[in-house]
Amino acid sequence: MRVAVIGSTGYLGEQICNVLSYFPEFEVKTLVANINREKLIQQAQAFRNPSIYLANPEANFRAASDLKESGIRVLKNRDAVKEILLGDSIDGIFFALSGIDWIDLFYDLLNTDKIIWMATKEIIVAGSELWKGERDLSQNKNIIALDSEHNALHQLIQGHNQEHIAKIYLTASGGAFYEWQGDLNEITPEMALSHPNWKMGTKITVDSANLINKGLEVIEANCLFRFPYSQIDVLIQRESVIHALVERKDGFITALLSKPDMKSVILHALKTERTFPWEEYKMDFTQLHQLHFDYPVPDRFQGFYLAVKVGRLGGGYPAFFCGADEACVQAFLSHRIGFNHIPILLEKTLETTIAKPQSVSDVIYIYNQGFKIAKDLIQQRRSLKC
Ligand SMILES: NC(=O)C1=CN([C@@H]2O[C@H](COP(=O)(O)OP(=O)(O)OC[C@H]3O[C@@H](n4cnc5c(N)ncnc54)[C@H](OP(=O)(O)O)[C@@H]3O)[C@@H](O)[C@H]2O)C=CC1
Ligand SMILES: CC(=O)[C@@H](O)[C@H](O)COP(=O)(O)O
Ligand SMILES: [Mn+2]
Repeated sequence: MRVAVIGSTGYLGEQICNVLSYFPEFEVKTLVANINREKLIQQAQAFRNPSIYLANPEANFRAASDLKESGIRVLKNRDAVKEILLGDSIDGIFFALSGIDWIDLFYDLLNTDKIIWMATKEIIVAGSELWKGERDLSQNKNIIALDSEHNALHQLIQGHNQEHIAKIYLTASGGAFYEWQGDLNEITPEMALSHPNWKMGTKITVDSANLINKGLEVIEANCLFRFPYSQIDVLIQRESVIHALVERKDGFITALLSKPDMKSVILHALKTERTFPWEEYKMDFTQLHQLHFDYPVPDRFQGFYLAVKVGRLGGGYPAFFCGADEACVQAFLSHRIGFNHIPILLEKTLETTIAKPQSVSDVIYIYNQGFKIAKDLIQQRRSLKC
């Protein structure tokens, strides 16, 4: 199978490349990143010279001059990337970038029978109104969820009659501050970036720390599977050993357990016939003395409830929220706002009236609108010194 990886240089993208490197039946033909030219070139050299592209124009230009006569083709622009990824030489695409860039490609791919390995929840969430309106993603057999909880849910739901399911549960680690007793205002980016169980990029790690990641995942579950919000619940599972649970109407509950490591999720998602004896993924039950559960606590995690509210509102709200959240996380990471300001600012941005998107370009417009309104509010806060 000939594949492309978008976001190959990120935490998840690197793990995807690592797993793929063990399976010669997967031929990596194209790698796409944003700005990390050196890592992308290294990856291309390790994979027998796939074509590459960097979304940052200067980085792409420099890669092209670095790689003259190297055998590695640097694609000139987005159209060239789209032409290759939508054309006959690629059978499957991994979406492992952060943000909603390439949402147009995702939309076009839904009309093909290529496999879409989907980790980029921002794309699913921001465009949820379009996907829900025009097609049922759960019926779209070519999407394989890479988000760990959704991949687990997919495994648990298979073979079940949906009529017999009472509830599905996504689990949440609770993030870095579940037991934090101090003032949320004291939380620094460095503290927020230390996730208890998973190694991930900065945006998703901050979203995990305030549970906004889980709110986005509720919207993602509503979009990927045919469950209404009333049937989707969230449980804190501190160890991230249980990834999802399915509760049947007869009271039985099935759960999916594995060590918190995305490589096993990626391996499963490849659906290859070959097994791989990776001893490191074996669960050692003697080390697993206790599993801790809880429900998200409203006053600590307003961001989570705000995200779920946005999902229920639908229309342009999820796209707007994703854009506003991106701006808030950027501002927090660059010490311009406190950790506790993120949900407060997000709530304020949602006072805006937001149109319902009719197309992918509407979704991008609304996402940018959310980003800008949040950015302006952050700026106003600074000039008012409050
Ligand atoms: N990490 C994980 O375990 C999990 C991640 N996810 C989701 O997967 C996505 C990636 O997460 P993660 O790997 O942690 O994030 P990282 O920040 O580590 O990586 C982001 C990747 O996206 C690339 N990128 C950014 N903008 C663009 C663009 N415009 N075009 C192409 N590539 C771009 C970056 O390139 P560059 O390096 O050049 O900047 C980098 O390769 C997110 O949506 C996240 O929510 C979901 C479940 C688990
Ligand atoms: C690995 C993965 O799927 C992440 O989305 C993870 O869920 C983040 O951890 P939290 O449970 O803390 O949000
Ligand atoms: Mn997840």
